Amino acid sequence: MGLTLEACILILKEHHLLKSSAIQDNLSQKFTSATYDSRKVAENGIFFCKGAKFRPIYLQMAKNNGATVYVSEQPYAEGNGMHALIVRNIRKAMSLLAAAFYDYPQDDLFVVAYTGTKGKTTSAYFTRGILNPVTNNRTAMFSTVERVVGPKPEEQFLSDLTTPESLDLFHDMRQAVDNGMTHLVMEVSSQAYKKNRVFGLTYDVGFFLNITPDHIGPNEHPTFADYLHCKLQLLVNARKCVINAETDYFQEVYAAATTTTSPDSIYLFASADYQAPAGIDIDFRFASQEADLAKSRFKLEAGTLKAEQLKITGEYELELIGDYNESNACAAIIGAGLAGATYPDTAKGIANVQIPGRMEKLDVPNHGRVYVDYAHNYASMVALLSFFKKEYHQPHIIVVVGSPGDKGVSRREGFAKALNQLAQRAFITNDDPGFEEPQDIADQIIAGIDPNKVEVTVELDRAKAIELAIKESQPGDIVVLAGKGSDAEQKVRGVNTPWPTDMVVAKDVVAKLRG
Ligand SMILES: CC(=O)N[C@H]1[C@@H](OP(=O)(O)OP(=O)(O)OC[C@H]2O[C@@H](n3ccc(=O)[nH]c3=O)[C@H](O)[C@@H]2O)O[C@H](CO)[C@@H](O)[C@@H]1O[C@H](C)C(=O)N[C@@H](C)C(=O)N[C@H](CCC(=O)O)C(=O)O
Ligand SMILES: Nc1ncnc2c1ncn2[C@@H]1O[C@H](COP(=O)(O)OP(=O)(O)OP(=O)(O)O)[C@@H](O)[C@H]1O
Repeated sequence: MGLTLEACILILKEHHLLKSSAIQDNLSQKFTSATYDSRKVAENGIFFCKGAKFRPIYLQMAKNNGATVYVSEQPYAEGNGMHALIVRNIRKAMSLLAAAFYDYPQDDLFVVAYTGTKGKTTSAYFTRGILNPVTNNRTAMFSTVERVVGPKPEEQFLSDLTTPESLDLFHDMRQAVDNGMTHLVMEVSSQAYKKNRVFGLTYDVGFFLNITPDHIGPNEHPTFADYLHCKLQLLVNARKCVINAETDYFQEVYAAATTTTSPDSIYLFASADYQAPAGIDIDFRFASQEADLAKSRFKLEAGTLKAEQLKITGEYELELIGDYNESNACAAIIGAGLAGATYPDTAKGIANVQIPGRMEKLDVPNHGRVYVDYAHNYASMVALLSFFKKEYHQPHIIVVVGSPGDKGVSRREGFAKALNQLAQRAFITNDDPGFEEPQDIADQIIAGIDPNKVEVTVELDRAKAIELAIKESQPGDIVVLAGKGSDAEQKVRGVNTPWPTDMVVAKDVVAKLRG
Protein backbone atom coordinates (compact mmCIF):
# COMPACT_ATOMS: atom_id res chain seq x y z
CA MET A 1 0.00 0.00 0.00
CA GLY A 2 1.33 3.40 -0.93
CA LEU A 3 1.94 5.66 -3.85
CA THR A 4 4.66 7.99 -5.06
CA LEU A 5 4.06 11.62 -5.86
CA GLU A 6 5.21 10.94 -9.40
CA ALA A 7 2.54 8.25 -9.85
CA CYS A 8 -0.12 10.61 -8.48
CA ILE A 9 0.83 13.30 -10.97
CA LEU A 10 0.78 10.85 -13.87
CA ILE A 11 -2.67 9.52 -12.93
CA LEU A 12 -4.10 13.01 -12.51
CA LYS A 13 -2.59 14.20 -15.79
CA GLU A 14 -3.86 11.17 -17.66
CA HIS A 15 -7.40 12.06 -16.58
CA HIS A 16 -6.95 15.76 -17.25
CA LEU A 17 -7.52 16.52 -13.58
CA LEU A 18 -4.28 18.26 -12.58
CA LYS A 19 -4.52 22.07 -12.63
CA SER A 20 -1.16 22.75 -10.99
CA SER A 21 1.28 21.29 -8.52
CA ALA A 22 3.78 22.59 -5.99
CA ILE A 23 6.36 19.95 -5.21
CA GLN A 24 8.76 20.62 -2.35
CA ASP A 25 11.52 18.11 -3.09
CA ASN A 26 11.78 14.63 -4.53
CA LEU A 27 9.05 13.24 -6.74
CA SER A 28 9.74 9.63 -5.87
CA GLN A 29 8.70 10.19 -2.25
CA LYS A 30 6.19 7.51 -1.34
CA PHE A 31 3.40 8.35 1.06
CA THR A 32 1.96 5.52 3.11
CA SER A 33 -1.36 6.74 4.46
CA ALA A 34 -4.34 8.49 2.88
CA THR A 35 -7.40 10.19 4.38
CA TYR A 36 -9.94 13.01 3.98
CA ASP A 37 -10.33 13.42 7.75
CA SER A 38 -7.70 15.50 9.58
CA ARG A 39 -8.44 13.56 12.77
CA LYS A 40 -7.26 10.35 11.13
CA VAL A 41 -4.05 11.59 9.50
CA ALA A 42 -0.98 9.42 10.05
CA GLU A 43 2.72 10.14 9.43
CA ASN A 44 3.74 10.68 5.81
CA GLY A 45 0.17 10.93 4.64
CA ILE A 46 -1.79 12.38 1.74
CA PHE A 47 -4.76 14.53 2.74
CA PHE A 48 -7.79 15.23 0.54
CA CYS A 49 -9.53 18.57 1.10
CA LYS A 50 -13.12 17.77 0.18
CA GLY A 51 -16.65 18.31 1.35
CA ALA A 52 -19.35 20.88 1.86
CA LYS A 53 -18.23 21.51 5.43
CA PHE A 54 -14.48 21.50 4.74
CA ARG A 55 -12.53 24.21 6.59
CA PRO A 56 -8.89 25.21 5.84
CA ILE A 57 -8.14 24.64 9.53
CA TYR A 58 -8.54 20.91 8.84
CA LEU A 59 -5.60 21.13 6.44
CA GLN A 60 -3.55 22.86 9.14
CA MET A 61 -4.49 20.01 11.53
CA ALA A 62 -3.61 17.42 8.89
CA LYS A 63 -0.18 19.03 8.39
CA ASN A 64 0.41 19.09 12.15
CA ASN A 65 -0.56 15.41 12.33
CA GLY A 66 1.96 14.33 9.68
CA ALA A 67 0.39 14.82 6.25
CA THR A 68 3.03 15.76 3.67
CA VAL A 69 0.85 16.07 0.54
CA TYR A 70 -2.53 17.67 0.05
CA VAL A 71 -4.95 17.39 -2.86
CA SER A 72 -7.47 20.16 -3.26
CA GLU A 73 -9.41 22.22 -5.78
CA GLN A 74 -7.62 25.36 -4.60
CA PRO A 75 -4.32 26.19 -2.90
CA TYR A 76 -4.44 27.04 0.82
CA ALA A 77 -1.89 29.01 2.84
CA GLU A 78 -2.43 26.42 5.60
CA GLY A 79 -0.75 23.90 3.27
CA ASN A 80 2.46 25.92 2.85
CA GLY A 81 5.45 23.62 3.23
CA MET A 82 3.48 20.59 1.97
CA HIS A 83 3.40 19.16 -1.54
CA ALA A 84 0.25 20.47 -3.23
CA LEU A 85 -1.72 18.83 -6.01
CA ILE A 86 -4.40 21.26 -7.21
CA VAL A 87 -7.07 19.45 -9.17
CA ARG A 88 -10.14 20.22 -11.26
CA ASN A 89 -12.40 17.83 -9.37
CA ILE A 90 -11.41 16.66 -5.91
CA ARG A 91 -13.82 13.71 -5.74
CA LYS A 92 -12.74 12.30 -9.09
CA ALA A 93 -9.11 12.77 -8.11
CA MET A 94 -9.69 11.09 -4.75
CA SER A 95 -11.36 8.07 -6.32
CA LEU A 96 -8.59 7.53 -8.89
CA LEU A 97 -5.81 8.00 -6.35
CA ALA A 98 -7.60 5.79 -3.81
CA ALA A 99 -7.76 2.91 -6.31
CA ALA A 100 -4.05 3.33 -7.04
CA PHE A 101 -3.10 3.76 -3.36
CA TYR A 102 -4.80 0.45 -2.50
CA ASP A 103 -3.28 -1.16 -5.60
CA TYR A 104 -6.48 -1.74 -7.58
CA PRO A 105 -8.13 -4.36 -5.34
CA GLN A 106 -11.08 -4.63 -7.75
CA ASP A 107 -8.79 -6.51 -10.15
CA ASP A 108 -8.67 -9.39 -7.65
CA LEU A 109 -12.44 -9.53 -7.07
CA PHE A 110 -15.35 -10.55 -9.27
CA VAL A 111 -17.54 -7.50 -8.69
CA VAL A 112 -21.34 -7.65 -9.05
CA ALA A 113 -22.98 -4.22 -8.63
CA TYR A 114 -26.63 -3.24 -8.25
CA THR A 115 -28.42 0.01 -8.82
CA GLY A 116 -32.15 0.75 -8.82
CA THR A 117 -34.60 2.71 -6.71
CA LYS A 118 -35.78 -0.42 -4.94
CA GLY A 119 -34.41 -3.92 -4.42
CA LYS A 120 -30.65 -3.24 -4.28
CA THR A 121 -30.14 -4.55 -0.75
CA THR A 122 -32.46 -7.50 -1.29
CA SER A 123 -30.76 -8.52 -4.53
CA ALA A 124 -27.31 -8.08 -2.97
CA TYR A 125 -28.21 -10.37 -0.04
CA PHE A 126 -29.76 -12.92 -2.40
CA THR A 127 -26.63 -12.92 -4.57
CA ARG A 128 -24.36 -13.36 -1.59
CA GLY A 129 -26.66 -16.10 -0.30
CA ILE A 130 -26.00 -18.05 -3.50
CA LEU A 131 -22.33 -17.21 -3.96
CA ASN A 132 -21.10 -17.61 -0.41
CA PRO A 133 -21.41 -21.42 -0.27
CA VAL A 134 -20.19 -21.69 -3.87
CA THR A 135 -17.07 -19.60 -3.13
CA ASN A 136 -16.36 -21.29 0.20
CA ASN A 137 -17.42 -18.25 2.24
CA ARG A 138 -15.33 -15.85 0.15
CA THR A 139 -18.01 -13.41 -1.03
CA ALA A 140 -17.73 -9.88 0.33
CA MET A 141 -20.69 -7.49 0.39
CA PHE A 142 -21.04 -3.72 0.63
CA SER A 143 -24.71 -2.99 1.32
CA THR A 144 -26.84 -0.34 3.00
CA VAL A 145 -27.17 -2.59 6.03
CA GLU A 146 -23.70 -4.05 6.51
CA ARG A 147 -20.28 -4.39 4.99
CA VAL A 148 -18.63 -7.79 4.91
CA VAL A 149 -14.89 -7.69 4.18
CA GLY A 150 -13.95 -11.17 5.34
CA PRO A 151 -15.31 -14.53 6.45
CA LYS A 152 -14.87 -13.92 10.20
CA PRO A 153 -17.60 -12.24 12.30
CA GLU A 154 -15.23 -9.40 13.21
CA GLU A 155 -14.83 -8.68 9.50
CA GLN A 156 -18.50 -7.70 9.20
CA PHE A 157 -19.79 -4.32 10.38
CA LEU A 158 -22.79 -1.99 10.03
CA SER A 159 -22.72 0.45 7.11
CA ASP A 160 -23.02 4.21 7.32
CA LEU A 161 -23.63 4.87 3.62
CA THR A 162 -25.05 2.59 0.90
CA THR A 163 -21.91 3.23 -1.15
CA PRO A 164 -18.99 4.54 0.91
CA GLU A 165 -16.66 7.40 0.01
CA SER A 166 -14.12 6.27 -2.61
CA LEU A 167 -11.23 6.18 -0.16
CA ASP A 168 -13.22 3.96 2.22
CA LEU A 169 -14.53 1.85 -0.64
CA PHE A 170 -11.10 0.97 -2.01
CA HIS A 171 -9.76 0.52 1.53
CA ASP A 172 -12.49 -2.02 2.28
CA MET A 173 -11.97 -3.76 -1.07
CA ARG A 174 -8.27 -4.10 -0.27
CA GLN A 175 -9.15 -5.58 3.13
CA ALA A 176 -11.53 -8.01 1.45
CA VAL A 177 -8.81 -9.16 -0.95
CA ASP A 178 -6.26 -9.46 1.84
CA ASN A 179 -8.80 -11.51 3.82
CA GLY A 180 -9.01 -13.95 0.92
CA MET A 181 -12.32 -12.81 -0.59
CA THR A 182 -12.70 -13.57 -4.29
CA HIS A 183 -16.12 -12.03 -5.03
CA LEU A 184 -17.81 -8.78 -4.07
CA VAL A 185 -21.50 -7.92 -4.26
CA MET A 186 -22.15 -4.21 -3.85
CA GLU A 187 -24.92 -1.63 -4.00
CA VAL A 188 -24.28 1.55 -5.91
CA SER A 189 -26.48 4.50 -5.00
CA SER A 190 -27.19 7.36 -7.38
CA GLN A 191 -25.39 9.60 -4.86
CA ALA A 192 -22.28 7.48 -5.37
CA TYR A 193 -22.18 8.68 -8.99
CA LYS A 194 -23.29 12.20 -8.15
CA LYS A 195 -20.40 12.46 -5.66
CA ASN A 196 -17.90 10.46 -7.71
CA ARG A 197 -17.46 7.81 -5.02
CA VAL A 198 -16.99 5.11 -7.67
CA PHE A 199 -15.30 7.19 -10.36
CA GLY A 200 -13.05 4.94 -12.47
CA LEU A 201 -14.40 1.70 -11.00
CA THR A 202 -15.49 -0.98 -13.50
CA TYR A 203 -17.73 -3.89 -12.45
CA ASP A 204 -17.75 -7.37 -13.87
CA VAL A 205 -21.56 -7.29 -13.84
CA GLY A 206 -23.76 -4.21 -13.43
CA PHE A 207 -27.50 -4.35 -12.76
CA PHE A 208 -30.26 -1.85 -13.39
CA LEU A 209 -33.28 -2.98 -11.37
CA ASN A 210 -35.84 -0.17 -11.66
CA ILE A 211 -36.34 3.57 -11.33
CA THR A 212 -39.13 5.62 -9.77
CA PRO A 213 -38.96 9.23 -8.54
CA ASP A 214 -37.03 9.39 -5.25
CA HIS A 215 -33.99 11.13 -3.76
CA ILE A 216 -34.93 14.40 -5.44
CA GLY A 217 -34.35 17.57 -3.42
CA PRO A 218 -31.77 20.21 -2.59
CA ASN A 219 -29.39 17.79 -0.83
CA GLU A 220 -29.63 14.94 -3.35
CA HIS A 221 -30.62 15.25 -7.04
CA PRO A 222 -32.00 18.53 -8.41
CA THR A 223 -34.25 16.75 -10.93
CA PHE A 224 -35.46 13.28 -11.90
CA ALA A 225 -33.35 13.55 -15.07
CA ASP A 226 -30.24 13.97 -12.92
CA TYR A 227 -31.26 10.98 -10.75
CA LEU A 228 -31.71 8.81 -13.87
CA HIS A 229 -28.46 10.06 -15.41
CA CYS A 230 -26.51 9.12 -12.27
CA LYS A 231 -28.04 5.65 -12.12
CA LEU A 232 -27.30 5.00 -15.80
CA GLN A 233 -23.58 5.51 -15.15
CA LEU A 234 -23.41 2.07 -13.56
CA LEU A 235 -24.19 0.42 -16.90
CA VAL A 236 -21.59 2.46 -18.72
CA ASN A 237 -19.02 1.14 -16.24
CA ALA A 238 -19.92 -2.56 -16.35
CA ARG A 239 -18.38 -5.28 -18.53
CA LYS A 240 -21.67 -7.19 -18.57
CA CYS A 241 -25.03 -5.54 -17.98
CA VAL A 242 -28.26 -7.00 -16.68
CA ILE A 243 -31.47 -4.98 -16.99
CA ASN A 244 -34.98 -5.49 -15.68
CA ALA A 245 -36.86 -5.04 -18.97
CA GLU A 246 -39.95 -3.96 -17.03
CA THR A 247 -38.28 -0.88 -15.61
CA ASP A 248 -39.67 2.53 -16.47
CA TYR A 249 -37.42 4.32 -19.00
CA PHE A 250 -36.31 0.98 -20.43
CA GLN A 251 -35.29 2.45 -23.79
CA GLU A 252 -32.98 5.01 -22.16
CA VAL A 253 -31.57 2.36 -19.85
CA TYR A 254 -30.88 -0.08 -22.69
CA ALA A 255 -29.34 2.67 -24.80
CA ALA A 256 -26.98 3.59 -21.95
CA ALA A 257 -25.86 -0.04 -21.64
CA THR A 258 -25.14 -0.32 -25.36
CA THR A 259 -22.88 2.74 -25.38
CA THR A 260 -20.07 0.67 -23.87
CA THR A 261 -21.32 -2.93 -23.92
CA SER A 262 -22.15 -5.13 -26.87
CA PRO A 263 -25.71 -6.55 -26.87
CA ASP A 264 -24.09 -10.01 -26.58
CA SER A 265 -23.07 -9.05 -23.05
CA ILE A 266 -26.37 -7.46 -22.07
CA TYR A 267 -28.96 -9.70 -20.39
CA LEU A 268 -32.61 -8.76 -20.00
CA PHE A 269 -35.12 -10.28 -17.59
CA ALA A 270 -38.85 -9.88 -17.06
CA SER A 271 -41.89 -11.68 -15.70
CA ALA A 272 -43.41 -14.44 -17.83
CA ASP A 273 -46.36 -12.44 -19.15
CA TYR A 274 -44.47 -9.22 -19.95
CA GLN A 275 -44.91 -8.01 -23.53
CA ALA A 276 -41.48 -6.86 -24.65
CA PRO A 277 -41.13 -3.97 -27.12
CA ALA A 278 -40.65 -5.07 -30.76
CA GLY A 279 -37.12 -6.24 -31.48
CA ILE A 280 -36.22 -6.86 -27.85
CA ASP A 281 -35.44 -10.46 -26.84
CA ILE A 282 -35.91 -11.27 -23.17
CA ASP A 283 -33.14 -13.58 -21.96
CA PHE A 284 -34.74 -14.72 -18.73
CA ARG A 285 -38.37 -14.87 -17.63
CA PHE A 286 -39.67 -15.75 -14.19
CA ALA A 287 -43.08 -17.37 -13.96
CA SER A 288 -44.66 -16.96 -10.55
CA GLN A 289 -46.23 -20.16 -9.30
CA GLU A 290 -47.10 -19.07 -5.80
CA ALA A 291 -46.33 -15.96 -3.79
CA ASP A 292 -48.14 -16.36 -0.52
CA LEU A 293 -47.49 -15.69 3.13
CA ALA A 294 -45.37 -18.76 3.61
CA LYS A 295 -43.10 -18.74 0.56
CA SER A 296 -42.66 -17.56 -3.01
CA ARG A 297 -42.25 -20.20 -5.69
CA PHE A 298 -41.33 -19.40 -9.27
CA LYS A 299 -39.80 -20.92 -12.35
CA LEU A 300 -36.89 -19.32 -14.17
CA GLU A 301 -36.79 -19.91 -17.92
CA ALA A 302 -34.23 -19.02 -20.58
CA GLY A 303 -35.43 -17.33 -23.76
CA THR A 304 -32.15 -17.03 -25.69
CA LEU A 305 -29.09 -19.11 -26.44
CA LYS A 306 -26.80 -16.96 -24.31
CA ALA A 307 -29.20 -17.31 -21.38
CA GLU A 308 -29.27 -21.11 -21.73
CA GLN A 309 -25.50 -21.21 -21.49
CA LEU A 310 -25.61 -19.99 -17.88
CA LYS A 311 -27.38 -23.17 -16.66
CA ILE A 312 -29.44 -21.46 -14.00
CA THR A 313 -32.98 -22.26 -15.13
CA GLY A 314 -35.30 -24.29 -12.93
CA GLU A 315 -37.70 -24.12 -9.99
CA TYR A 316 -36.99 -21.69 -7.15
CA GLU A 317 -38.37 -21.10 -3.65
CA LEU A 318 -37.92 -18.02 -1.46
CA GLU A 319 -38.45 -17.70 2.25
CA LEU A 320 -38.48 -13.90 1.93
CA ILE A 321 -42.11 -13.19 1.07
CA GLY A 322 -43.41 -10.32 -1.08
CA ASP A 323 -44.17 -10.97 -4.76
CA TYR A 324 -41.78 -8.19 -5.87
CA ASN A 325 -38.94 -10.23 -4.37
CA GLU A 326 -39.27 -12.69 -7.27
CA SER A 327 -37.93 -9.96 -9.56
CA ASN A 328 -35.09 -9.24 -7.11
CA ALA A 329 -34.36 -12.97 -6.88
CA CYS A 330 -34.31 -13.33 -10.66
CA ALA A 331 -31.69 -10.58 -10.84
CA ALA A 332 -29.61 -12.19 -8.11
CA ILE A 333 -29.69 -15.61 -9.78
CA ILE A 334 -28.46 -14.12 -13.06
CA GLY A 335 -25.72 -12.24 -11.18
CA ALA A 336 -24.60 -15.40 -9.42
CA GLY A 337 -24.81 -17.29 -12.72
CA LEU A 338 -22.53 -14.79 -14.42
CA ALA A 339 -20.15 -15.26 -11.49
CA GLY A 340 -20.09 -19.01 -12.18
CA ALA A 341 -22.86 -20.55 -10.03
CA THR A 342 -25.20 -23.08 -11.63
CA TYR A 343 -28.50 -24.77 -10.79
CA PRO A 344 -29.22 -26.41 -8.29
CA ASP A 345 -26.64 -24.48 -6.18
CA THR A 346 -28.44 -21.26 -7.15
CA ALA A 347 -31.75 -22.65 -5.83
CA LYS A 348 -30.22 -24.01 -2.61
CA GLY A 349 -28.39 -20.77 -1.86
CA ILE A 350 -31.31 -18.40 -2.31
CA ALA A 351 -34.04 -20.44 -0.61
CA ASN A 352 -33.49 -19.41 3.01
CA VAL A 353 -32.06 -15.91 2.69
CA GLN A 354 -33.47 -13.49 5.27
CA ILE A 355 -32.65 -9.79 5.27
CA PRO A 356 -32.54 -7.56 8.36
CA GLY A 357 -35.51 -5.17 8.41
CA ARG A 358 -37.23 -6.62 5.34
CA MET A 359 -40.52 -8.43 5.95
CA GLU A 360 -39.76 -9.28 9.58
CA LYS A 361 -42.90 -10.68 11.22
CA LEU A 362 -44.24 -10.68 14.80
CA ASP A 363 -47.55 -12.15 15.95
CA VAL A 364 -49.16 -10.33 18.86
CA PRO A 365 -51.54 -12.46 20.97
CA ASN A 366 -55.09 -11.03 20.90
CA HIS A 367 -53.98 -8.30 18.48
CA GLY A 368 -52.85 -8.09 14.86
CA ARG A 369 -49.77 -9.32 13.03
CA VAL A 370 -46.85 -6.89 12.86
CA TYR A 371 -44.48 -6.52 9.92
CA VAL A 372 -41.31 -4.43 10.05
CA ASP A 373 -40.29 -3.41 6.54
CA TYR A 374 -37.93 -0.91 4.98
CA ALA A 375 -40.55 0.37 2.48
CA HIS A 376 -39.79 4.08 2.42
CA ASN A 377 -41.12 5.63 -0.73
CA TYR A 378 -44.33 5.52 -2.77
CA ALA A 379 -43.37 2.59 -5.01
CA SER A 380 -42.17 0.34 -2.21
CA MET A 381 -45.11 1.18 0.08
CA VAL A 382 -47.59 0.36 -2.69
CA ALA A 383 -45.78 -2.89 -3.52
CA LEU A 384 -45.79 -3.90 0.14
CA LEU A 385 -49.38 -2.94 1.03
CA SER A 386 -50.75 -4.42 -2.22
CA PHE A 387 -49.10 -7.73 -1.35
CA PHE A 388 -50.74 -7.72 2.11
CA LYS A 389 -54.09 -6.68 0.66
CA LYS A 390 -54.00 -9.60 -1.76
CA GLU A 391 -52.67 -12.25 0.60
CA TYR A 392 -54.75 -11.36 3.65
CA HIS A 393 -57.91 -10.74 1.59
CA GLN A 394 -58.59 -7.07 2.28
CA PRO A 395 -57.31 -6.84 5.87
CA HIS A 396 -57.56 -3.74 8.07
CA ILE A 397 -54.11 -2.19 7.50
CA ILE A 398 -52.54 0.07 10.14
CA VAL A 399 -49.33 1.82 9.11
CA VAL A 400 -46.76 3.56 11.30
CA VAL A 401 -44.62 5.79 9.13
CA GLY A 402 -42.59 8.99 9.03
CA SER A 403 -40.49 10.67 6.39
CA PRO A 404 -36.87 11.77 6.76
CA GLY A 405 -35.87 15.40 6.96
CA ASP A 406 -33.46 17.13 4.55
CA LYS A 407 -33.98 14.60 1.76
CA GLY A 408 -36.47 12.78 -0.45
CA VAL A 409 -39.19 15.40 0.03
CA SER A 410 -41.40 13.71 -2.60
CA ARG A 411 -41.75 10.74 -0.24
CA ARG A 412 -44.14 12.74 1.96
CA GLU A 413 -46.69 13.11 -0.82
CA GLY A 414 -45.95 9.53 -1.90
CA PHE A 415 -46.75 8.06 1.51
CA ALA A 416 -50.04 9.95 1.63
CA LYS A 417 -50.97 8.64 -1.80
CA ALA A 418 -50.07 5.04 -0.90
CA LEU A 419 -52.00 5.26 2.39
CA ASN A 420 -55.08 6.65 0.61
CA GLN A 421 -54.96 3.74 -1.81
CA LEU A 422 -54.31 0.87 0.56
CA ALA A 423 -54.49 1.63 4.32
CA GLN A 424 -57.31 2.36 6.74
CA ARG A 425 -55.34 3.72 9.69
CA ALA A 426 -52.06 5.63 9.97
CA PHE A 427 -49.82 6.81 12.77
CA ILE A 428 -47.53 9.53 11.45
CA THR A 429 -44.30 9.68 13.39
CA ASN A 430 -40.58 10.47 13.29
CA ASP A 431 -38.05 8.92 10.92
CA ASP A 432 -34.70 10.73 10.91
CA PRO A 433 -36.10 14.29 10.98
CA GLY A 434 -32.57 15.70 10.66
CA PHE A 435 -32.57 19.48 10.73
CA GLU A 436 -36.27 19.85 9.87
CA GLU A 437 -39.10 20.34 12.34
CA PRO A 438 -40.72 16.91 12.87
CA GLN A 439 -44.20 18.46 13.09
CA ASP A 440 -43.69 20.19 9.71
CA ILE A 441 -42.78 16.89 8.06
CA ALA A 442 -45.84 15.23 9.63
CA ASP A 443 -48.05 18.10 8.45
CA GLN A 444 -46.75 17.68 4.91
CA ILE A 445 -47.62 13.97 4.92
CA ILE A 446 -51.06 14.60 6.41
CA ALA A 447 -51.80 17.31 3.85
CA GLY A 448 -52.10 14.59 1.21
CA ILE A 449 -54.12 12.08 3.25
CA ASP A 450 -57.84 11.81 2.57
CA PRO A 451 -59.51 11.67 6.03
CA ASN A 452 -62.48 9.84 4.53
CA LYS A 453 -60.22 6.97 3.62
CA VAL A 454 -57.59 6.91 6.36
CA GLU A 455 -57.94 7.75 10.05
CA VAL A 456 -54.76 9.56 11.10
CA THR A 457 -53.04 10.15 14.43
CA VAL A 458 -49.80 12.11 14.76
CA GLU A 459 -47.50 10.75 17.45
CA LEU A 460 -43.98 12.02 16.95
CA ASP A 461 -42.49 9.71 19.56
CA ARG A 462 -41.89 6.65 17.36
CA ALA A 463 -41.91 4.17 20.24
CA LYS A 464 -45.27 5.52 21.45
CA ALA A 465 -46.69 5.43 17.92
CA ILE A 466 -45.69 1.78 17.58
CA GLU A 467 -47.27 0.99 20.96
CA LEU A 468 -50.54 2.77 20.06
CA ALA A 469 -50.75 0.99 16.72
CA ILE A 470 -50.15 -2.46 18.15
CA LYS A 471 -52.53 -1.96 21.10
CA GLU A 472 -55.28 -0.73 18.83
CA SER A 473 -54.95 -3.62 16.38
CA GLN A 474 -57.44 -6.48 16.45
CA PRO A 475 -56.81 -10.12 15.50
CA GLY A 476 -56.64 -10.28 11.70
CA ASP A 477 -55.31 -6.73 11.35
CA ILE A 478 -51.92 -6.00 9.78
CA VAL A 479 -49.67 -3.47 11.50
CA VAL A 480 -46.90 -2.23 9.22
CA LEU A 481 -43.93 -0.49 10.85
CA ALA A 482 -42.52 1.10 7.73
CA GLY A 483 -39.45 2.96 6.64
CA LYS A 484 -36.72 2.18 9.16
CA GLY A 485 -36.17 -1.53 8.63
CA SER A 486 -33.28 -2.57 10.88
CA ASP A 487 -31.95 0.98 11.28
CA ALA A 488 -30.64 1.40 14.83
CA GLU A 489 -30.40 5.21 14.80
CA GLN A 490 -32.61 8.29 14.59
CA LYS A 491 -30.84 11.22 12.92
CA VAL A 492 -31.89 14.35 14.79
CA ARG A 493 -30.23 17.75 14.25
CA GLY A 494 -26.91 16.27 13.17
CA VAL A 495 -26.81 13.72 15.98
CA ASN A 496 -27.24 10.00 15.39
CA THR A 497 -29.25 9.04 18.45
CA PRO A 498 -29.52 5.31 19.24
CA TRP A 499 -32.82 3.66 18.31
CA PRO A 500 -33.48 0.12 19.54
CA THR A 501 -34.97 -0.80 16.12
CA ASP A 502 -38.65 -1.09 15.28
CA MET A 503 -38.71 -4.84 15.94
CA VAL A 504 -37.19 -4.50 19.41
CA VAL A 505 -39.73 -1.80 20.29
CA ALA A 506 -42.56 -3.98 18.97
CA LYS A 507 -41.34 -6.94 21.03
CA ASP A 508 -41.23 -4.72 24.14
CA VAL A 509 -44.86 -3.76 23.54
CA VAL A 510 -45.79 -7.43 23.27
CA ALA A 511 -43.93 -8.19 26.50
CA LYS A 512 -45.82 -5.36 28.26
CA LEU A 513 -49.14 -6.66 26.91
CA ARG A 514 -48.34 -10.08 28.29
CA GLY A 515 -47.81 -8.37 31.65
C1 LIG B 1 -23.46 14.55 -0.05
C2 LIG B 1 -22.39 13.63 0.41
O1 LIG B 1 -21.79 12.89 -0.33
N1 LIG B 1 -22.16 13.68 1.71
C3 LIG B 1 -21.18 12.80 2.32
C4 LIG B 1 -19.83 13.50 2.32
O2 LIG B 1 -19.99 14.76 2.89
P1 LIG B 1 -18.99 15.90 2.45
O3 LIG B 1 -17.98 15.38 1.48
O4 LIG B 1 -19.79 17.07 2.00
O5 LIG B 1 -18.21 16.13 3.77
P2 LIG B 1 -18.72 16.89 5.08
O6 LIG B 1 -19.43 15.93 5.93
O7 LIG B 1 -19.38 18.15 4.67
O8 LIG B 1 -17.33 17.24 5.84
C5 LIG B 1 -16.27 18.00 5.24
C6 LIG B 1 -14.95 17.30 5.26
O9 LIG B 1 -14.18 17.77 6.37
C7 LIG B 1 -13.52 16.70 6.98
N2 LIG B 1 -13.24 17.02 8.39
C8 LIG B 1 -14.27 17.28 9.25
C9 LIG B 1 -13.99 17.57 10.59
C10 LIG B 1 -12.64 17.59 11.04
O10 LIG B 1 -12.31 17.84 12.21
N3 LIG B 1 -11.67 17.33 10.14
C11 LIG B 1 -11.93 17.03 8.83
O11 LIG B 1 -11.00 16.78 8.06
C12 LIG B 1 -14.47 15.53 6.80
O12 LIG B 1 -13.79 14.30 6.90
C13 LIG B 1 -15.01 15.80 5.39
O13 LIG B 1 -14.15 15.22 4.41
O14 LIG B 1 -18.85 12.77 2.99
C14 LIG B 1 -19.22 12.39 4.32
C15 LIG B 1 -18.07 11.53 4.82
O15 LIG B 1 -16.89 12.27 4.71
C16 LIG B 1 -20.53 11.62 4.32
O16 LIG B 1 -20.92 11.29 5.63
C17 LIG B 1 -21.63 12.45 3.68
O17 LIG B 1 -22.83 11.67 3.58
C18 LIG B 1 -24.04 12.34 3.89
C19 LIG B 1 -24.13 12.67 5.36
C20 LIG B 1 -25.20 11.41 3.52
O18 LIG B 1 -25.84 10.81 4.32
N4 LIG B 1 -25.47 11.29 2.27
C21 LIG B 1 -26.61 10.54 1.76
C22 LIG B 1 -27.59 11.46 1.06
C23 LIG B 1 -26.16 9.47 0.77
O19 LIG B 1 -25.11 9.56 0.16
N5 LIG B 1 -26.98 8.47 0.60
C24 LIG B 1 -26.77 7.41 -0.37
C25 LIG B 1 -28.03 6.56 -0.45
C26 LIG B 1 -29.14 7.33 -1.07
C27 LIG B 1 -29.48 6.72 -2.40
O20 LIG B 1 -30.01 5.56 -2.39
O21 LIG B 1 -29.23 7.36 -3.43
C28 LIG B 1 -25.64 6.48 0.07
O22 LIG B 1 -24.88 6.00 -0.80
O23 LIG B 1 -25.58 6.18 1.27
N1 LIG C 1 -38.39 -4.77 -6.70
C1 LIG C 1 -39.06 -4.03 -5.82
N2 LIG C 1 -40.10 -3.24 -6.20
C2 LIG C 1 -40.79 -2.48 -5.31
N3 LIG C 1 -40.53 -2.45 -3.99
C3 LIG C 1 -39.50 -3.22 -3.55
C4 LIG C 1 -38.73 -4.05 -4.43
N4 LIG C 1 -37.78 -4.68 -3.71
C5 LIG C 1 -37.93 -4.28 -2.44
N5 LIG C 1 -38.97 -3.41 -2.32
C6 LIG C 1 -39.45 -2.69 -1.13
O1 LIG C 1 -38.45 -1.72 -0.84
C7 LIG C 1 -37.91 -1.91 0.46
C8 LIG C 1 -36.43 -1.71 0.42
O2 LIG C 1 -35.85 -2.78 -0.34
P1 LIG C 1 -34.29 -2.84 -0.52
O3 LIG C 1 -33.65 -2.48 0.75
O4 LIG C 1 -33.93 -4.11 -1.17
O5 LIG C 1 -34.11 -1.64 -1.57
P2 LIG C 1 -32.90 -0.66 -1.78
O6 LIG C 1 -32.84 -0.41 -3.25
O7 LIG C 1 -31.66 -1.21 -1.19
O8 LIG C 1 -33.39 0.63 -1.02
P3 LIG C 1 -32.57 1.95 -0.50
O9 LIG C 1 -31.81 2.52 -1.63
O10 LIG C 1 -33.65 2.86 -0.11
O11 LIG C 1 -31.69 1.49 0.60
C9 LIG C 1 -38.31 -3.33 0.88
O12 LIG C 1 -38.40 -3.41 2.27
C10 LIG C 1 -39.61 -3.52 0.15
O13 LIG C 1 -40.67 -2.95 0.88
